[in-house]
Amino acid sequence: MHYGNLRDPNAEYTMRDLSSETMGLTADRGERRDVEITDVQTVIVDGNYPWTLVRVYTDAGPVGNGEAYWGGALPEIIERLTPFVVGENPLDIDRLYEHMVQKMSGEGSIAGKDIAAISGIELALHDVAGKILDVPAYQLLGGKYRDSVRTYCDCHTEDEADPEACADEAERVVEELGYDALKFDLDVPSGHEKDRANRHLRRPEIEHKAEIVRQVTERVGDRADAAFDCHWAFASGSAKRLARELEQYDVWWLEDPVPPENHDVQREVTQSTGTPIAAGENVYRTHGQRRLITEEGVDIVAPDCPKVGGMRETAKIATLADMFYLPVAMHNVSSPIGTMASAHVGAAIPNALAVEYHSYELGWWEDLVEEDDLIVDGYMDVPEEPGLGLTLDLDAVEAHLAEGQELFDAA
Ligand SMILES: O=C(O)[C@@H](O)[C@H](O)[C@H](O)CO
Ligand SMILES: [Mg+2]
Repeated sequence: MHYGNLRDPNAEYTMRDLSSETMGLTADRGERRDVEITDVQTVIVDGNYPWTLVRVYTDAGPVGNGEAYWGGALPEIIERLTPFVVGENPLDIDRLYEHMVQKMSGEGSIAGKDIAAISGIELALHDVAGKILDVPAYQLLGGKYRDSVRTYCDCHTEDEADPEACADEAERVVEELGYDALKFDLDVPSGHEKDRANRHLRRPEIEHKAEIVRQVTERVGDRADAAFDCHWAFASGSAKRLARELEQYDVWWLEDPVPPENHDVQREVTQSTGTPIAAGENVYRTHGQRRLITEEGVDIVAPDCPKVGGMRETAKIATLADMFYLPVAMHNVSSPIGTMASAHVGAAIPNALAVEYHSYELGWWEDLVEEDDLIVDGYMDVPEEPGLGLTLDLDAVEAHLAEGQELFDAA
């Protein structure tokens, strides 16, 4: 295929010529474009979730590390995806993403787990492309809005239904661990068993949940923002009553009071209250998030980067959200790999509110990579090293492999 040269319409150049020395780009760029993916491998690490680490190998040397949300069927799905990317150029991230989606659709299966598996490869492509081009991953997303991304700490207590225990833990996380943002579960036992799907809440149950919110928000005061997660538990009427009851407190957001799949109900709940409503961790791709955003079904958009489509897809969701003046708080339960991928996205989008951190009780989250101090006083500095800027500690990965898992091949 030939393209005209804008400066000299009579000259003709091949596409290779346009992207190499003739355009004044780096001299070896032509060579870089010849990289091929040689293999994709997966291991599950037994973290506080079954973290699914994905490696993309290339014939150029660099290996890309990614992560998919999580466990179970994913290694098998990633094995099915592997032939679709082997032999392809890892720099063509968007095209390979669409290619994988198309191929899986063609096979009649493009369910959530498939998108999560594709996300794992997509993250690894960002890492390896950054390493090949010698730029940090955020640069591939358009560059930085910020150097440091705020995280929020997902908190737990022995007795999750005890308001005072929650307030004590909130204070500890703020004072001792340095976070200025946190989240507690609100689908806790409030008179009956733990709340579950479509539950109607009686008045005392609503009051009990409001008491957890009151004690946590009052205890941390203006030292921290506090969000509360309902895990899709409540009937819409009860969700509205609860959200209205919480308007008197400074709630950062109320998460998933109802399942977001029915956009009309989701929107109605959100529009019925001044308490900010967040959703999105189970909503796949920009296509899935579209109506939530464009019909203002949420106040805060909460995609999970290693789950709903990867880094570019999360950035696209953020762009759509930005058109409706909505912030993005990224859901995250990942190892340092998936969490850092979210941080790169957070650095590169205008409307990043925070990234979740879900492993504060684990004790060895950070051991999985050679780098230290990934989260300091609740903030993640985004590395200037190529790709995601993290090096997997393969000994640590091996030490924490889930049952039946084998370590990746050496690079
Ligand atoms: O927002 C959250 O962190 C939660 O919804 C977790 O993703 C859920 O408990 C996973 O099992
Ligand atoms: Mg949640």
